[in-house]
Amino acid sequence: MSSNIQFEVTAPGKIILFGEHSVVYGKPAIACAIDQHTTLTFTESYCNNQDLNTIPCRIILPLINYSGMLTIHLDAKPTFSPTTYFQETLNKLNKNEPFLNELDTLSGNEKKTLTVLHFIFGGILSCYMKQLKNVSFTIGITSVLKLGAGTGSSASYCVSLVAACLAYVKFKINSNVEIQFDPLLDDFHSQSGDNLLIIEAFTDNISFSDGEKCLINRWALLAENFIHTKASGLDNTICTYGTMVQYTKLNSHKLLEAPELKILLIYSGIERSTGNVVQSVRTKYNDDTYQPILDAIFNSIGQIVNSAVNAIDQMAQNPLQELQQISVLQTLMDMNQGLLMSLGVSHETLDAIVAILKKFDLHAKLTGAGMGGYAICLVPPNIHKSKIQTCMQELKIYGFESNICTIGCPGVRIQTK
Ligand SMILES: Nc1ncnc2c1ncn2[C@@H]1O[C@H](COP(=O)(O)OP(=O)(O)O)[C@@H](O)[C@H]1O
Ligand SMILES: C[C@@](O)(CCOP(=O)(O)O)CC(=O)O
Repeated sequence: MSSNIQFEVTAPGKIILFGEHSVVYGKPAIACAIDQHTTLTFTESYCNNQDLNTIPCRIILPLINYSGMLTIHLDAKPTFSPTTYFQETLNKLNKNEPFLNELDTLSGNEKKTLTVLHFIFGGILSCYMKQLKNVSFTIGITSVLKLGAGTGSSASYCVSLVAACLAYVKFKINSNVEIQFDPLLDDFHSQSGDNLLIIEAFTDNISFSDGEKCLINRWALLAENFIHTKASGLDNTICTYGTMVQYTKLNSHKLLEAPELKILLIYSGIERSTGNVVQSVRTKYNDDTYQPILDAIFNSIGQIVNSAVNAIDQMAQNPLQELQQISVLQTLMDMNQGLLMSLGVSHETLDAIVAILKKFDLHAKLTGAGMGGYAICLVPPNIHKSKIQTCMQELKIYGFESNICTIGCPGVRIQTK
């Protein structure tokens, strides 16, 4: 067995600076990529599999204690549609119908996580390669991101898988051949551009074009919908594009020109499921008694996001105003946390973290779905090192781990070994 294509993909995690939950209801949010990543290692091997429609894969996912074989099944229908494929896979998963031998024997989270992987590799390869003979893959995925804590581990996982699969296609196709597909055949692709999207072979420049990033983002959103009941698309967008993004559901995204900022990430120690928290807000929203109140809260959070975008723009245009604008962002953080508390998505430990930071004149809020997970705190550039260290020690005394990260980092990237 000789090894052939081999590469590594990294996708950042993210924090939501402002606007979680209200983004699900159509309001804007601001998210930033952080310097903590998911790393996927892809290795192609030749094997004796003559079947054009299946690819044996070794999958290693240490974070969920999974290591095993998974056969990727290609679906070479000429009119293959990702949205139909998604719906069919979702129905089988939800109804617990027999699906694939290796997946059927798995339970709960493992099954979902591996179904996502199969969905992405099966779907993308069915679209762009159709058939593959005598190859097998080894896919290993590790991450420094904690799972289920609000730093976008699932989006980072989905984006790295889609990017790896697309990268494989780009390595595999002959250098002078461009693969074109007809959007008229496929509602999914017709959304990704008004014309044909061309996937070009990798040559010297091992990176993704804007059209390919758009494609990565769309596939990752479909995949995210297996993990979260109804993802807004914010997480996969920031993990794909990186930097700082102002995002509105169904209304694309705008990259913000952000100064380099540091935040303190504080882990509450409480695990939660994004899907469940989003559902708890939805249940309240569906109750006529609360709906107008929730609408007002979402509108206010939308205003907070607009003011924050303004402060960030001012900072980018006039660095001398940085401290003044950071102070505005800190006030907006307090306001956003108050509104998230009133939605019922904070947690007593998150409230305790916010109170500890307040003793050091620092301002914090939960990030992501809430009810546990992480809190974030802006670290002003002029803060004395010893003050932030004392604050981190105090958090530790109360049992909260914290670390400083840089926000506004690049999005998904690929590296050859
Ligand atoms: N490195 C990884 N290895 C395996 N599964 C992962 C990995 N990262 C994320 N996942 C998947 O994403 C799920 C976590 O998603 P979620 O609860 O939404 O957390 P987050 O808020 O970090 O996105 C995990 O249960 C698993 O299914
Ligand atoms: C609550 C929400 O706004 C953010 C969830 O973020 P996370 O999955 O906790 O990282 C949901 C969403 O945007 O899909």
